[in-house]
Amino acid sequence: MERAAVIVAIDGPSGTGKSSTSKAVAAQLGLSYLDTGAQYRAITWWMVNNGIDTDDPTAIAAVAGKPEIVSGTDPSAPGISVDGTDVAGPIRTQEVTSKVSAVSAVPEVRARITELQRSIAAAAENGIVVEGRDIGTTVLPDADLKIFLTASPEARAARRSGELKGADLHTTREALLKRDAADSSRKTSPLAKAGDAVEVDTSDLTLQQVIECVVTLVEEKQAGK
Ligand SMILES: Nc1ncnc2c1ncn2[C@@H]1O[C@H](COP(=O)(O)OP(=O)(O)OP(=O)(O)O)[C@@H](O)[C@H]1O
Ligand SMILES: Nc1ccn([C@@H]2O[C@H](COP(=O)(O)O)[C@@H](O)[C@H]2O)c(=O)n1
Repeated sequence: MERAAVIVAIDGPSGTGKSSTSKAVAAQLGLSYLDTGAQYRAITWWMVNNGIDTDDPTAIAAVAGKPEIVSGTDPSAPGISVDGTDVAGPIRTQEVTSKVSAVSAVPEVRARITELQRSIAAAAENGIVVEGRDIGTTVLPDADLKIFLTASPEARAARRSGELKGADLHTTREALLKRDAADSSRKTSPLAKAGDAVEVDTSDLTLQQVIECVVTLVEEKQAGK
């Protein structure tokens, strides 16, 4: 039986497991996958690389339309490029991470990236899992299923410092909370749970348990329950 294309929005703060869960769910169900954080990181990388002051919203707004960002949607190898350069590695540096919230708060940047995200979702014939901060509230308010992942700051910091090969837990926790605060308090399209999103607290769940939970929610939606 052919399944209807399903649009799944997965939002939540940093380190709650959005990317790991979204990629695995998309791969398991044969859906496309879009990492919207990577797009904001890519435009931030371009600003830094082109000498734009990332503390100057007017300067950022003036050039927000310039970089050409291309996002891959294969969950096993998503990939991202800016003006033809593969930036999958460079967008994960500490410098980009520390500047991305300021760049992504600029309305002209959000308008540009939101339009790109909607066109990618509309082109996904078999359906798509889109992860970010404002997917359920702003980018795809008519998504078939909205999930909001949460986890305690302690769990998130432990996960991130594991990734960063034993980085100091306290410093990692403070950096996560600072980025969440900036993302939640910006005027345009802040990080927020949509009213009709299902909240999943992942603090005490393994990644596999979270994936199974989300796969079940998607399958129920596809079955029309
Ligand atoms: N339930 C879980 N239990 C343990 N570790 C997890 C769990 N979910 C994710 N992780 C690990 O936590 C780290 C962060 O996960 P991930 O990158 O998926 O989060 P994220 O919400 O996408 O973060 P960000 O928004 O900062 O990109 C990864 O190393 C991942 O393997
Ligand atoms: N829908 C989104 C997604 C991300 N952002 C901004 O990008 C930053 C990086 O996101 P990661 O998921 O790669 O950590 C994030 O801190 C936000 O500033 C966004 O604004 N909207």
